[in-house]
Amino acid sequence: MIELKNVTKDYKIVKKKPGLRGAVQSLFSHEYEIKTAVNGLSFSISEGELVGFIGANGAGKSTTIKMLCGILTPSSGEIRVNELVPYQQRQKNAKRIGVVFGQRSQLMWDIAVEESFDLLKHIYDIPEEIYQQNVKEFSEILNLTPLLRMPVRKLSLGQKMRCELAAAFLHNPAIVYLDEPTIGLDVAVKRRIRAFIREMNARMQTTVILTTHDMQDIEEICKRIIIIDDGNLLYDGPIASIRERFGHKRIIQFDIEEEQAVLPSELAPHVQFEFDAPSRKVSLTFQNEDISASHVIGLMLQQYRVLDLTMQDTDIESIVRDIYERGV
Ligand SMILES: Nc1ncnc2c1ncn2[C@@H]1O[C@H](COP(=O)(O)OP(=O)(O)OP(=O)(O)O)[C@@H](O)[C@H]1O
Repeated sequence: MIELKNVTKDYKIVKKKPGLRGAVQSLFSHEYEIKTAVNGLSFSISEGELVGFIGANGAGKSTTIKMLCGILTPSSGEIRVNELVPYQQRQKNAKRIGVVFGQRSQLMWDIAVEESFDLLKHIYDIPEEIYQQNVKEFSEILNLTPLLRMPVRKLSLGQKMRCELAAAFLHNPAIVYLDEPTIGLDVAVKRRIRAFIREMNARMQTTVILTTHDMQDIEEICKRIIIIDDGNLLYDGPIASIRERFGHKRIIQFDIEEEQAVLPSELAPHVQFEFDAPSRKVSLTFQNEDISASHVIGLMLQQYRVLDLTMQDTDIESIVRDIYERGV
């Protein structure tokens, strides 16, 4: 359904010289530098997959999505989406996809939401029956009924995003690209949006590519994640495996009776130590492969009167942060 083979995208940027004079010179300069935003990226996505497409700021996510939508042409490599080459068959491709891009809106600012929906019905040639059914069902799931008559400019961020999502799915697209669909929203709205995306996927087999910095979105919606860094593929696989492969960090917290605490010397090379005197909590952080949890606990029990202990595995968010910072 989506196939990228060795795709690279270079941006040609006018070389900037420092200072005001430099800025003016740059206006007439023909010196360029090349920024490789996507660097030999390959992956394929099948119908009905829910894929989290993530990476640090500037990793190349938007550039990749824009190439998949046909807005940008790759510098090299091959892209196929629904058997089409998106940048060559841009309009045909656009009819089969839905998009929610953070800053861009499909809805007209000054007219009522339902009028924008009606406009989309004509743009996408949505048969009346399907249109009516979708508006009704989406309104129920996303609680849109009170909003349909309101102009978009009067909607709150969460209300607007719910309408944007409905607009993106209105023509039953085969693929939907979502860029940060829950950013800045409260927990209840986030939950509703995530439920809607899952529901659409289950009902229509819609393929969803989700770009987000919110790991909760990823955990609740996606089964697979693709992580890119500096235009390169870092990880592509099931979300469940990322913890097995990279989640080696452990944190054990001990409640102790003593008012003072130091790290047992035997643990020093491998373990990061923190002590919060007022609560008498010792927190030890280490990598599984360096030392075993039972060894750490045994040594602490020898040295301190331990009242309680809790052990945490690292959450996906910390694992991903580590991957962004250190690579795989
Ligand atoms: N039109 C452009 N001209 C020149 N460089 C660009 C252009 N668009 C993006 N870039 C550069 O390409 C790289 C990738 O940018 P891109 O917007 O694809 O990243 P991103 O992963 O979507 O980041 P973010 O999470 O911040 O949205 C960045 O270094 C960015 O500065």
